[in-house]
Amino acid sequence: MASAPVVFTTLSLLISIPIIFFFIFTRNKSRHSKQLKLPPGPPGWPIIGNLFQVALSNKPFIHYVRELFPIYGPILTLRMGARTLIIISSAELVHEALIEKGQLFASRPAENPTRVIFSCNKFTVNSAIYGPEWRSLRRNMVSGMLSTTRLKQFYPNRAAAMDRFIDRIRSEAIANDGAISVLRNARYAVFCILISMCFGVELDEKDIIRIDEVMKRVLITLSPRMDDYLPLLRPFFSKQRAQALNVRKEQIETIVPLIDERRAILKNPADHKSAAPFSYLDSLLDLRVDGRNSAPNDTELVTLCSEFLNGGTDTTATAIEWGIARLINNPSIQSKLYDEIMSVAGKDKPVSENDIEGMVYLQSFVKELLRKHPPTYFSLTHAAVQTAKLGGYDVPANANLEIYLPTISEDPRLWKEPEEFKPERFLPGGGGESMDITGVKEIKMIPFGAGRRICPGLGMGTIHISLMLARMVQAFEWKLHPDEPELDFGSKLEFTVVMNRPLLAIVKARK
Ligand code: HEM
Repeated sequence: MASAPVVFTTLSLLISIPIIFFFIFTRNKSRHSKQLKLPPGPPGWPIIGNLFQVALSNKPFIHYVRELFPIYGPILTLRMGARTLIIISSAELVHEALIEKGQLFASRPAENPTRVIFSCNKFTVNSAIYGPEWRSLRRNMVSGMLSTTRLKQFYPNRAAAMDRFIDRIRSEAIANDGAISVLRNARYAVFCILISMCFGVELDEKDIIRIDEVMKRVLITLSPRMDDYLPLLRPFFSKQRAQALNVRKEQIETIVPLIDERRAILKNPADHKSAAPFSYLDSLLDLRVDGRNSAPNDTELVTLCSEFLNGGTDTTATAIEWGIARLINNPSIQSKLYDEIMSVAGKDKPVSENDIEGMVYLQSFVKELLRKHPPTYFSLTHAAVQTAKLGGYDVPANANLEIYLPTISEDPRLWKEPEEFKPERFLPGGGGESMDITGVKEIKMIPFGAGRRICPGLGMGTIHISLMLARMVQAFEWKLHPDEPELDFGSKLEFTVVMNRPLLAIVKARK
């Protein structure tokens, strides 16, 4: 049993902490609100802000937020404990933030302690604050692996990975009366390609699945927790912190052997004829980052390689799942795509990346896919480099600027019949043919973000989606599995925006 002094101390702490925080909060609030004009938003409580409203609404965060736009307009504030979220949802505001005032809003906010561990204190392209370190890392990622030249050089490996992907679907279909889990297969195929691009080695299935499982555990560990919003609660989350450290250890122990293997290959390339001639990791080994004296150490390499693997896996695989669902739902679109494949590549030669460049219907289909089903609801969180004006309101430097993507690509002011899935809108004469997916000319849909922090994997992601879909349709006819109820185009968040019900398809090999 606890002694009286302990009970007394605990009681007085319980009573005094909220009082102290109430005074700090009201002092801070009055000081800040005198100076800053924040966007409107639902009234919150002292200290916790809107945190409990969101939690008690029993709705996914995204649904809660969506219902606020009609009430507060396209720019609003939510206070989640210690964090202030400013959420924007219109093309005009995104253009102002990411293009007109691109430099001002190009940074990233402070991270919670778990993220700091996994990002090696913001030493990644996606988390680095806007400045020389970010510029060096990003420039290297693009020139090291994502530039058009580099992508072309890696084509033979990608084509071989596509052959394995199609073979895998074929054998799974034979073993299961034609049934195929689309997301699982697409995810595995993309992950294999990214592993070989990242480390320049081909691994067997067992190792790939092991690495993938560790990566998934990392993503789960990075999901937000209550103490990220209320640091006051950190002492109650020591078990989760210990678990996070264990996952980090596991991640390091899994990736460092791959880094060592690559080092050995580079020392004696003649002994490793099957290894790729270059990899993303090669570009990192001796990287000189502005403002640092030494090349990245092993734990930093683990972080940078993991970013490469994570950035392109779920985003691309999700798009494939939605794409196949749309083809199943609309057999005439599937036929048009198949006809184009036949006329450009034919039946016997696998569709190549060169073929894709001439396939206008496929390109229109992929654009419509990314318009209707952007793989993420929100862009990565932005932050202002200093307190800045947006839409006539103030955005404090320490606030999270969240950019909600679907309302832009569903905006009836920008799109005719936005709710319809119509690849034709991107064909010549369809009205959307001049759409600029980078958002520089105008913001109409930005599945890859826009401005300085736009996704550097835009080119590679688009190639992977196009090539995989083309190869899948060239080899098989896709239908919904007869045991499945009707297709449900509802979505939910699982790292990316996936289908409410994982797509189970049935394939028939084309003759
Ligand atoms: C369909 C595929 C993909 C989609 C839809 C997608 C989407 C996005 C989005 C919305 C952002 C945030 C942009 C912003 O902050 O404004 C982003 C950033 C990023 N993406 Fe992608 N992405 C895809 C594929 C990839 C691939 C293949 C890679 C690399 C292997 C990659 C690496 C990154 C990185 C490093 C960033 C951070 C950029 C920065 O902060 O400067 N992504 N992506």
